[in-house]
Amino acid sequence: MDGQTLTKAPVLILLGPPGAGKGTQARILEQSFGLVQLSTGDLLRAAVARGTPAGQQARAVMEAGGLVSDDIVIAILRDRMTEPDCAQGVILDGFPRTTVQAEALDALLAESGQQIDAAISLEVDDAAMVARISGRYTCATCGEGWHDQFKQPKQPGLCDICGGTEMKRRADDTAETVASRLAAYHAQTAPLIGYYDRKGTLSRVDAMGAIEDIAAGLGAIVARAVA
Ligand SMILES: Nc1ncnc2c1ncn2[C@@H]1O[C@H](COP(=O)(O)OP(=O)(O)O)[C@@H](O)[C@H]1O
Repeated sequence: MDGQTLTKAPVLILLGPPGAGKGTQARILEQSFGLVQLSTGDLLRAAVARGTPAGQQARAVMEAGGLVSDDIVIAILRDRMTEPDCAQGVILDGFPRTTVQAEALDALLAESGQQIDAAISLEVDDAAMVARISGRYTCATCGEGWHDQFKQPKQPGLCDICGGTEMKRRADDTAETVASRLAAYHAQTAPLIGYYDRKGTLSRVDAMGAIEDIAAGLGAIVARAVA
């Protein structure tokens, strides 16, 4: 944590289509506010890699760019949220993605007298998302995100953050799969913007600019939400 003081453990949600920068921004908020980033995409990829029953069911759906069933994702999220580190506050990246998941999250938080502090919608143009996604990769060691065009390490193939030399690209970051993922977003996840707007917890951020500018906008919203 670098200087921000929290008065309570916040629960924040990042909404936005694939490629909007939810993971990048969640990692920045994690650092600045001492929050724990919970990415259901990362949790599912870990389940796939371990070959758990949930991972085996999720694998084909993820490769096709569809949404994994609510039951599986809610169970995975619930397990992760009960781990002790989450008591310091969480930033949800990629969850909820359906109204059923949003309602399950409300119920889960209500069990411990909590509620969502802010749902932040990263607003972007779909057309730009394909270019963003097809150029992105991460450091296999520390998970830092990089991009062929927008965010290159100082030396190609060498992570500035941890010195790692193995970079990886996601199996579902292909042009065909991105189209399915964007369609799933508009059909099933975009309605959540209205869901949180009606609850009075929604903020919108223009997420087409530079990573640092978007981070500054988000940081201001988070600081207000948790004050
Ligand atoms: N909350 C969720 N509900 C259903 N499926 C999910 C959820 N989170 C992640 N997934 C699955 O994992 C894939 C990757 O998700 P994620 O890492 O969040 O990437 P992106 O936001 O770029 O699509 C999704 O396309 C979907 O198949």
